[in-house]
Amino acid sequence: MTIQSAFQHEEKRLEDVLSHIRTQLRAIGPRYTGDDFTEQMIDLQKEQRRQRLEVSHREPYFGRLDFQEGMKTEPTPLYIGKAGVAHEKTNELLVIDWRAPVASLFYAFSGGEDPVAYDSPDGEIGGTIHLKRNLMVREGKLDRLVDSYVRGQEDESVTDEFLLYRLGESKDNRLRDIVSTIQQEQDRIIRTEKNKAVFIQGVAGSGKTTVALHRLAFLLYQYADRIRAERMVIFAPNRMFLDYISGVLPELGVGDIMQTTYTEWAIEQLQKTVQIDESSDSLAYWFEQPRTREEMERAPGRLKGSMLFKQAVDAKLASMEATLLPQQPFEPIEGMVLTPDVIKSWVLTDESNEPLMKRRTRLVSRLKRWFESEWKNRRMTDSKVKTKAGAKLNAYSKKIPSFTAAQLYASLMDDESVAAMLPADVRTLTKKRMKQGTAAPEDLAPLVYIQLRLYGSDQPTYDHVVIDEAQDYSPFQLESLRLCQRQPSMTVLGDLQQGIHGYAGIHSWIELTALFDLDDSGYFELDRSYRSTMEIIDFANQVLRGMGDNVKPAAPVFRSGEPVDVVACSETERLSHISAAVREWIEEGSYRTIAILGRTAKSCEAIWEHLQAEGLHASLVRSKQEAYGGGLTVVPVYLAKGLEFDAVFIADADADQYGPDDAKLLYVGCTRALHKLKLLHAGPLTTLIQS
Ligand SMILES: Nc1ncnc2c1ncn2[C@@H]1O[C@H](COP(=O)(O)OP(=O)(O)OP(=O)(O)O)[C@@H](O)[C@H]1O
Repeated sequence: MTIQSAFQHEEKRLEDVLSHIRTQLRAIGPRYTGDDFTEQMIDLQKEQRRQRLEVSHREPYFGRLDFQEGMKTEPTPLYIGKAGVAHEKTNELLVIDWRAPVASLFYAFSGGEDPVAYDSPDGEIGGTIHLKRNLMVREGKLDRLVDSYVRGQEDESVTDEFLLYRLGESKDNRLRDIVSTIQQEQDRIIRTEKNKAVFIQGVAGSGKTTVALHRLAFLLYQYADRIRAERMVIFAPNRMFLDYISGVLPELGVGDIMQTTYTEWAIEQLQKTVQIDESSDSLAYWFEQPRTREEMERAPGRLKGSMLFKQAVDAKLASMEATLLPQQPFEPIEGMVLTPDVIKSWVLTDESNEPLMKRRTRLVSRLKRWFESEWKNRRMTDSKVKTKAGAKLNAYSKKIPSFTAAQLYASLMDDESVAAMLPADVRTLTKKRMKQGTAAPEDLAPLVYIQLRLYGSDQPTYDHVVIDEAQDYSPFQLESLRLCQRQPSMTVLGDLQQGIHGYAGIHSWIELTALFDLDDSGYFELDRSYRSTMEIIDFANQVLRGMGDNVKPAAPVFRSGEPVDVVACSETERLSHISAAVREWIEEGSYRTIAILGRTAKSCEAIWEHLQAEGLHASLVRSKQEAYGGGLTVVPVYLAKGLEFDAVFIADADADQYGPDDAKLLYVGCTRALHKLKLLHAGPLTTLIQS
């Protein structure tokens, strides 16, 4: 079949499927507007179905796989789309959902005539592939058709033409779905079983964030009867990043997943009894002036986030638990005695993993009940005696310790084990903050952990937790999240090579993976970078080498672009040079998103002011930014992590801005670019780049 006739054939088939979708849309009928609750629920479901069908009507499918199953004599064409569509009368599947087991063949197939197989609910199903076809449908029209494999043709390997076409497109201000081009190594992660803590180390641009979001959509499909979107949660580094990724899940037909930052979540868990101490702004401290590696190692965040520190917290909780058991008998009225042994037997028969303060409350109630029943059994009636006994009961109950999380944490600062770990000034400051109802970011994990152990949570446990940029998490943070799950079901992703928050985050994955049994966890690496051109990746890999020998360079997809420019100018020319280059890029019209990355917030402000004065409209990103608008953006390099832009201009690649310890920061900056990267320096060029 020629390409033309294949195109015509697919156009006809497309029209046929679209007409089925239209029929089904018409059958849904008008919306219900009455008050009947049952009818409203039915209407809600119909509305969701309508929305799914409308999405399908714009782009019903993106791929076709001709699969010849087992003993069958002919291959069956399977059309794969974002949502399944069945024939309204026969129920025959016109489009298969990308998450269905058979669709895994589409992603896993890498060419060749060898038999293939997929896991179905009824066991493994084998067969052979005859055709793999990518189809690009836009607004119901077939735009493009690429056969990446045709059985019997001499070139048996699946080509990346379609992927390259998608990667070459320019980007707007939102991350988007990749269902049509998910790669084999990504698909494996997406389809990993639910009850695992899956760790993903991936180079910049390898699709970690995207893969994690697709994994959520997969889990909701695969375990529809066991997990709910409302009980899933995504942790991201800041609100702007959440805004940037917010489009992917709705595109995949998934809604209602909670998206938050660790800080926001922790403050909620602590029922807003604690606020962040604004003077502890760690971004300003760590990024606005040079800091050494040694300073990072000794940072309170590393110490308070460690498992050693957690041991100290656990020891404190254990000693507090021991004092829950009164040592003295309770004797509200002479001769009416409750011995410590009886009280102990009550406490020990309680569920031992129940939060400590809940056990305390239960114990106090039981003391009250015991007294009331003794009072009754002894047929006592004197109200004066009763009032006196009541006062004794109160006094006795008060001796059973009761703490808030902040009080217990403050008292922990006086423990010997903690004194050996933390410098005196850090301990004093921590105590002061606890008194004021404030905390530094590194105090949140221990505080939440203590809170959950003391009081538990009134929220349901999480079915699945996603942690993006997990290299910036401490083991203690992960532990605090683990307390919110019945069994581990997590996707934890990050890149150590982008670990610019090393003053708080991990330095090796083992710090996090060691928290889980081997059977409960999985570890994957993604080495291919899909974001940037080969030239940009080669350049960034050179910066990477500045981190030492133990680095993993990213492997590029074969997508060639323009060379990376490294340009020198005088200090007085710097700003005018930036505005001239950016104006040129804008006039060229090839880039939808352009970022100017400065080393500090202060330098970004100066650049932004200059652009405004030059009549170039740009947005300036600050540390508490809620949204990312696309277009031309000026952003401190440390806030650009996780984002991407068609073109990136690094405004200050000077040696005094990026010292030998700043390789991770510069690497983050360079790897934000998809198609174009330019670096400017006024003084000597940073030694992280070999000129
Ligand atoms: N299989 C794929 N097909 C098409 N595009 C892809 C694929 N995988 C990743 N991409 C694209 O690569 C870019 C990087 O993806 P993403 O931001 O998820 O990577 P990341 O590993 O989280 O990056 P970083 O760590 O640098 O923030 C995005 O534009 C994404 O759409």
